[in-house]
Amino acid sequence: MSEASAVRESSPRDQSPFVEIDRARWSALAPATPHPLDERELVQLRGLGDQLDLREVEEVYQPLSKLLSLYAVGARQLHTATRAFLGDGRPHTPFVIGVAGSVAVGKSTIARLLRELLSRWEDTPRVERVTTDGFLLPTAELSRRGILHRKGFPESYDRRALLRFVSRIKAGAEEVRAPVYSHLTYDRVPNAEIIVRRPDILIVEGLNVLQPPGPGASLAVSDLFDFTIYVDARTSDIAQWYEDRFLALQRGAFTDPRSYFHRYAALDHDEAVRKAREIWREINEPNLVQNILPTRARASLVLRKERDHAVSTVLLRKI
Ligand SMILES: Nc1ncnc2c1ncn2[C@@H]1O[C@H](COP(=O)(O)OP(=O)(O)O)[C@@H](O)[C@H]1O
Ligand SMILES: CC(C)(COP(=O)(O)O)[C@@H](O)C(=O)NCCC(=O)O
Repeated sequence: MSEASAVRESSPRDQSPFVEIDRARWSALAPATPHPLDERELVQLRGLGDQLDLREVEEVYQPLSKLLSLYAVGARQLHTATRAFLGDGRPHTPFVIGVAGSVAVGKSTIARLLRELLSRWEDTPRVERVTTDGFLLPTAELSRRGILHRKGFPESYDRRALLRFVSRIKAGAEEVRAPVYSHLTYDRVPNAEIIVRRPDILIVEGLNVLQPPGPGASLAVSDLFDFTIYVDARTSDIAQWYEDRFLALQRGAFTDPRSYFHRYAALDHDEAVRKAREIWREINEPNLVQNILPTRARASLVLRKERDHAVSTVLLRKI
């Protein structure tokens, strides 16, 4: 194997669609992607994820943002060549990246970080991020359908509206609107929307973005993405992260009387741990096992995290 290569050579018997790049080899790419962040900006990024390790940013996410930027620029060049060939005058559409994985695996942290990093590469300055929670059916509708306890499962989303949203982005619409979800009220925010105006890159983050088409549908959002990332970790580690985050929220956001979970604010430590484990066991773990994990092999890239959130392996689809 060549010293310069980050990629493990596949054996002739290797049937995997992915090349596997271990942490040491991946982080060896970092010096070749000098970060466009200064020290102060790098420290500010820490605000994005409570304990986000700056070494992790430099060694893992910086090279990843460069790779994504390469794909986005490559797609744009392909579009330009195709346009010249067809004599089509329309401009290229945003490069759309999907970020999938379990509740509490770190999707939001990674998506926010990638947004910051990608926007600093000169070819992709305009990067927007949307989360699919805005497309959850309103709480009243979930109750009416008797599926309030299945929040986050594929059927709890307005999948048609999400598909329409991404379709319009990929059709090159000037302005596309998405609904907004509040974790405080645990419901869609009335009269609020996000407006997306033809960014260079759009990151769409959500539990189910890699799902194949549902019953009776011929297309899913995953068919419209240009690149997809699956954030992967051991289920027992994710359960622990969920519990830790629940306890942090219990001491913070749940104390707000407007919070849907305000009733949990008064629980003592042991009761809160029991509650977090119950929600994990009854909602989020079954959703991970039944719906989310089976979509992992559909991703363009898989980030495998260890207990301390450090990425140990990157799997990249062979090209
Ligand atoms: N790379 C990371 N380093 C350290 N902590 C992280 C990292 N990614 C996520 N976390 C923590 O793990 C928890 C879950 O992350 P979050 O991004 O909220 O997950 P999701 O959006 O998948 O539900 C949060 O408490 C977050 O601060
Ligand atoms: C809002 C979510 C469904 C995540 O939505 P996403 O943005 O991934 O579409 C999830 O964070 C959630 O609230 N799940 C319900 C069970 C729980 O409270 O953990």
